[in-house]
This record gives sequence, C-alpha cells and structure tokens, in this order.
Amino acid sequence: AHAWGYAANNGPDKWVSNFPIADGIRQSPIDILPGGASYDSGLKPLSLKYDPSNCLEILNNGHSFQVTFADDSDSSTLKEGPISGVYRLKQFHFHWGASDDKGSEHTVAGTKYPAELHLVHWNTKYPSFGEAASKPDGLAVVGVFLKIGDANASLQKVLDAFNDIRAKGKQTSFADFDPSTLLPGCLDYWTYDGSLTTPPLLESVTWIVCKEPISVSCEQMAKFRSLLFSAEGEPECCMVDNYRPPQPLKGRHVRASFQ
Ligand SMILES: Oc1ccc(S)c(O)c1
Ligand SMILES: [Zn+2]
Repeated sequence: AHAWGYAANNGPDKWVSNFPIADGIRQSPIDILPGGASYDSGLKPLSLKYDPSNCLEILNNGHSFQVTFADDSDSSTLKEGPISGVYRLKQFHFHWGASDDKGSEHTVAGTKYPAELHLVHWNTKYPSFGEAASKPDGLAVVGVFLKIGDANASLQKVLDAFNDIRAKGKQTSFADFDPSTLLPGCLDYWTYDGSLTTPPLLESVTWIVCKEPISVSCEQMAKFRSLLFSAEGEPECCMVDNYRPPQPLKGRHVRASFQ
C-alpha cells in the first residue's frame, strides 16, 4: 500500500481509507470566519518562552521539513492562552503551495495564504509527545500565516539549511535558533478544538491561530518549493501543495482572544 501524501492517488481525499478519523467531528484545518468567532474575555495572552539551545536538527520527512527540539525539560514552553498547564515545544514545520495564491491550511473567510507555520507543543501532564498525541487535550499547535512581503531574516536562517535536506529522509544539525523570532508582533489569536492536519489526523490539538501574518519574500517561497517529496535516487518530485484543505466545522465554535 502506498504511503499517504498530497498527490491525486494518496492525497487528502484518499486519507479516509487508511485513517477513518479523517471524517471525524473535530478535524483540521478549518475556514475561520472572523464574524463567526466569539470574543472570549476569559482567554489569556499566550505565554511562549523558547530556549534556542533546545534546537537540535532540521529534517525533510517527505511531507514537510521540520525543526526538532529537545523536550526533556520545561525550557521551551507554551502556557496560558486557551490552555491550562504547561506544553513543551516538540517541533515546528510548515505547509505551503506551488504558487503564492495557496498553501496555508487554515483560511480566513476563504483567503488562502502562501504558507502556514505550525509550532507543535505537547501537554506535560502526559509522559511524552507520543502519549499526548492520543489525548483530547494532548497537543497545542500555534499556527502562523505567511504573507508575501519583505524577506524574513529569521526564516532565512532556516532556509539556509535546505541544501543539506533537499531529499526525503535527509537531516542535518540545526542549532541555536529561537522560534519566537518567527512569531508576529501581535499575538491576537483564534482558538478551536481540532486535529493534526496530517495522518494519523489525531483529534488531540487545541489550535491557536494567530490573526497577524509574518512576512516571506517570493524568493524565499521559491526556496520552500526547492525541497523534494522524493528520496535520493527516486524521480524528483517538488515538495509543494503539502496542505490539507479546510474541513467541516461540525458544530464547533471558534473563539477570539481579541475584539
Ligand atoms: O505532530 C504534528 C502536529 C501537528 C501537525 S499539523 C503535524 O503535521 C504534525
Ligand atoms: Zn502541520
């Protein structure tokens, strides 16, 4: 059986055959309707504290690239916001399009951004990421939209590592990177209960989607598109359009941290 991907034969519309939860009641991403979100004054500001020395490596896993962090202590954490307790940063990765008119997973009143950053955190009330990933309050993912504009100097540090991870399965060391430099100035957010947007599509994610995008230049977007879904020695297949389209809300409510 071929592994899941984003092509016609193994893409989002096919995932349900191996992962029936794809048709579940709290699937992600969703289309966020700002008019439909209700302001909740009980929502706290996000408390994000990251230690650059926890940054370990960058890898091409065949469906995105991800930067992985040491998560054996509470030195890189997400607190407050819509969550209770302490969640540890495990990794961040992106989803993007073949062209600037698409690529984000969440959309805002139908608007697609060229890319979306996901900062993945797990609830320390559980012993590990793997354990947490199967619990309804196990994960908290901060989503940040990327919008075409000025080159992003912080993002460029990540892109400069791409030559070593062009093909699926490649990884290289990546140190001393502070992911908070990838966050927008304003941390107003929407939040709702959802899932991983890639198989196994586990319904364990408290989504925290920032209203304000960060910038990316079109040259930097071209660099994202220079990565490959394919491994060395396989026919080259550009890593683009690695996004799942919005899923049915199924009665869920989206809350806003801002008015
Ligand atoms: O571990 C993961 C968490 C969230 C998302 S969207 C992933 O693709 C992987
Ligand atoms: Zn993701």
